[in-house]
Amino acid sequence: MENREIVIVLDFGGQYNQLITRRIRELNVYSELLPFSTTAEELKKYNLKGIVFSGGPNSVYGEGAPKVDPALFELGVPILGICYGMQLMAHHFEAKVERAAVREYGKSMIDVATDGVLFHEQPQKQQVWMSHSDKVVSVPNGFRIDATTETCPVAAMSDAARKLYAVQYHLEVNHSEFGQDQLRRFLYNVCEVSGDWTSASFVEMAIAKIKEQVGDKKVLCALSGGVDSSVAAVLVHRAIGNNLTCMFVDHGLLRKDEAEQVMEMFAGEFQMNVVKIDARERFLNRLAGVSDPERKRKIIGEEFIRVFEEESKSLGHFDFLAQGTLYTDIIESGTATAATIKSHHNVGGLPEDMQFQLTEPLKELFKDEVRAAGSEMGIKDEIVWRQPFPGPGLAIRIIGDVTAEKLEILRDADWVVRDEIKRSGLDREIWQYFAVLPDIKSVGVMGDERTYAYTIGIRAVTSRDGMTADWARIPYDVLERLSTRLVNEVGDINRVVLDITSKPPATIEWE
Ligand SMILES: Nc1ncnc2c1ncn2[C@@H]1O[C@H](COP(=O)(O)OP(=O)(O)OP(=O)(O)O)[C@@H](O)[C@H]1O
Ligand SMILES: O=c1[nH]c(=O)c2[nH+]cn([C@@H]3O[C@H](COP(=O)(O)O)[C@@H](O)[C@H]3O)c2[nH]1
Ligand SMILES: NC(=O)CC[C@H](N)C(=O)O
Ligand SMILES: [Mg+2]
Repeated sequence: MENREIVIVLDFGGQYNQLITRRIRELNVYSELLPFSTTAEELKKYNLKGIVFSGGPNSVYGEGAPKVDPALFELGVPILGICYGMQLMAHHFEAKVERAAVREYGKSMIDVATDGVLFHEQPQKQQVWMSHSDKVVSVPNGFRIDATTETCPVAAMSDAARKLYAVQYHLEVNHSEFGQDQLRRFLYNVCEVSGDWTSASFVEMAIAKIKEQVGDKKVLCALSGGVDSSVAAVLVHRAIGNNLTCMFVDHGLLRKDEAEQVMEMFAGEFQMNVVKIDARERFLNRLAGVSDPERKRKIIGEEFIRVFEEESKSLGHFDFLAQGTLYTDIIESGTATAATIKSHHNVGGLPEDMQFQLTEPLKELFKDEVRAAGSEMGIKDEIVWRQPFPGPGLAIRIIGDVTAEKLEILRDADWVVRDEIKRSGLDREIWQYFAVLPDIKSVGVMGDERTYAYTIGIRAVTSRDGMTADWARIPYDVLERLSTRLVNEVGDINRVVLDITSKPPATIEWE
């Protein structure tokens, strides 16, 4: 599969860059994001079918504005410039780019030349999503104008002979009505891809890669019973069979009955080699008195690895640790260009002196792509469509320090939220739904007595991949039942609140 077709997206720091790669993959072409400084030489190892220049916050005429290796234009590979990418292309070929008198943010209407390669059979007037304050004033030699807006003389341009295409707007976002069709035309009509990227080819490629990486060595898989590690475990199992041992850690931060259910499913039903480790005491001891979210995450990340190291000794020698790490976990933990939002326990939380080498077959994927791969391998819906549950578990849903008492309250509350959402038939519609225990006590009155008890927050979001999310519009009658049940069925609760923030600005988890 090393011959797999690829379209590289070069990263100029725009907000939608990962979205471009996944839109390309949705069109059955493999795509990865690389730094803008990647050279033509470095791209030679790929079966490169096309390059996309992403958007970005800089102005091409500004000092220190990011530029590409000029040799990229000599590769003869089609290039698509988006926003900053278009301005960069224009600037490279010595056309004028300047600050626009009228900026365009949000919805805009373009007028397209329908004989343009990207615009065939589309309406002449289309809605697109703009986000720019610079504009290309005139096109470089050899280019033609493919679209304009009232204030933007060049909203799209191309040089078909050199296979260079560019759009000022963001064709990757849903608000650009025909954006996906334009991308499809770029891939299939200009780059002439065959479309060899499917869930089936991913599975095949991932298995081949694991075989190549680990050979006949033994792999320990960190299995949580969640979507990602289940899919990862099945992939590794297909690659190396009995050289795989799965380890499930009960760190005391799990949901009600979770440990029993996971063991029943994987050891019982799937007949996989799974060991359960009871590490409740050691995690709780290490978390005692810790209230800073990043500290909690780092402690948990480290403790997971220590448990794997110590507990695997009696099972043989393991060179590799398999984890269900996703692209989202990596980007949020921070990279050279992206800020650290939170250290996911399995990425930013790993100790530096870890003994294992990692094998992470899903690390370039988003959640919905992992689900598709899982279904492709015949993993049942019950697992593939489970709601995500973070590795640090209930610890990052308790604001402030974690105690056995708070864990018990939150575990009961979480169970009520899950049960009620399921009974209401909303469990597939809502991406993630859970209870949070903020460090707040307030006054109430119950049975004519004054109470001073905890507040429970309900967090429920819709999302496709966890990168962005909206708060779920749970019907009032369901909320009413939730509120009543939480107060009646969970001890030490006298108040229930609903979190109505999207991501961004909030994140899904509270810590
Ligand atoms: N209790 C656990 N025991 C062993 N490994 C775990 C545990 N919790 C998390 N991990 C490891 O950390 C990785 C990241 O956790 P994460 O919650 O993102 O994924 P997941 O649990 O597999 O899937 P989901 O996102 O659906 O919950 C997992 O894929 C798994 O490898
Ligand atoms: O395995 C994990 N380890 C972590 O440290 C972690 N932090 C957040 N999450 C999950 O990631 C998704 C995005 O969450 P946030 O919006 O809170 O960053 C949501 O689905 C979260 O539940 C984690 N998963
Ligand atoms: N979104 C972008 O790529 C913006 C490009 C450039 N900074 C502009 O304002 O026009
Ligand atoms: Mg999980």
